[in-house]
Amino acid sequence: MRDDTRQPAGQNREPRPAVNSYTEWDPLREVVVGSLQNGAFPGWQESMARVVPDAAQQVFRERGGTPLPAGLVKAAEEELEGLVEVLEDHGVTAVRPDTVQHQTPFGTPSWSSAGGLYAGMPRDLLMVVGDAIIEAPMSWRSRYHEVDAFRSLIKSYFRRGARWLPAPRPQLTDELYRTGDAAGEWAVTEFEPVFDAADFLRFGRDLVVQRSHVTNAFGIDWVRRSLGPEFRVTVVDTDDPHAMHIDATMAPLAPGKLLVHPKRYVPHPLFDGWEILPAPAPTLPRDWPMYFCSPWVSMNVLSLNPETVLVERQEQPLIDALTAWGFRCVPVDFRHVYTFGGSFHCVTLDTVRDGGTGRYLSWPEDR
Ligand SMILES: NC(=[NH2+])NCCC[C@H](N)C(=O)O
Repeated sequence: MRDDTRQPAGQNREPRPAVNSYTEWDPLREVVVGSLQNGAFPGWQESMARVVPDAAQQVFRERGGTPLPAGLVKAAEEELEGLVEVLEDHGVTAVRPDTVQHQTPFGTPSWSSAGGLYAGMPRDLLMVVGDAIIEAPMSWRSRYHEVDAFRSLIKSYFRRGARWLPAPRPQLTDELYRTGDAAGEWAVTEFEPVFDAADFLRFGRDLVVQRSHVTNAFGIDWVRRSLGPEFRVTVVDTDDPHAMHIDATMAPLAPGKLLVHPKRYVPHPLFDGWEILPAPAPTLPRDWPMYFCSPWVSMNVLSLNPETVLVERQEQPLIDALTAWGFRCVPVDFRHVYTFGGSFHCVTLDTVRDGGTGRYLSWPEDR
């Protein structure tokens, strides 16, 4: 007799949770991919001088709130579309933010900004820890409304069971910023909690974070206490005078495998027993337009699973090094996206990966 209760493969599995992501490398199922539509040169603040490349600072001062160059945006948008296709070819669902206007000036009773920025880098703004989406209190005034483009997605994830944790709305008054050349000091004070989500990396029950010109100790404390005792948040030293976002300094690609920037990475005992691979130098031509970051976003790769990474097609030395290290590299054109401040890890937010709160880092009590 035929067995009519038999179901096609997969249908008797547990329903997939709306949001579930604990690491940077577990098998990827769903991801948000940013968009540069209607992006603007950000309104300028003196505290940005610590991180914005010298060549771009004058442009920002003069053109805050005006559209990003259309030709460069078009080339980058095509690459983002290409990324979406590659993800879908690998069985990963890609979702996009709403198209909103970033070129409109705005302000609060205490300050105003010539405009916003873009919805290009969800990694900077949002952090998924397990079943929770955290909205970061970003310290650049121009990024104050950046979350708006992602709110439909967040509400939809919330309705489907995710937890939604917006950090306290920052005031971003002058007390938050240290201006001038106070060498060795951070651009943000401890006036109130601020952080960018991209200063954190996730390793199961551990999160690793760097202090930076956009992330203060108060912000890190807020994350630590909001996540509670199930997670451990450890501040690691990095050697980057322009520190803003840890994901061009350290990139965990699999349990025990850490890709690092050859100079910025500072060894930490949590990585005892891990293999550390210093990334080869980027291949980007010196005259490539770079408004927000260094060419080291070459190492800002995205893991599809612990064996497979997306790498920029022209970063052959990196592709060779990762292949020799045992990874399968999927080449994707992405240099025009670099221009706007990041690569695959920056422009994405993985909302669903397999796996849970594993223990991957080297704690004495776990050894
Ligand atoms: N999530 C990001 N936007 N990361 C980009 C980090 C780039 C890094 N600050 C650099 O200039 O090399």
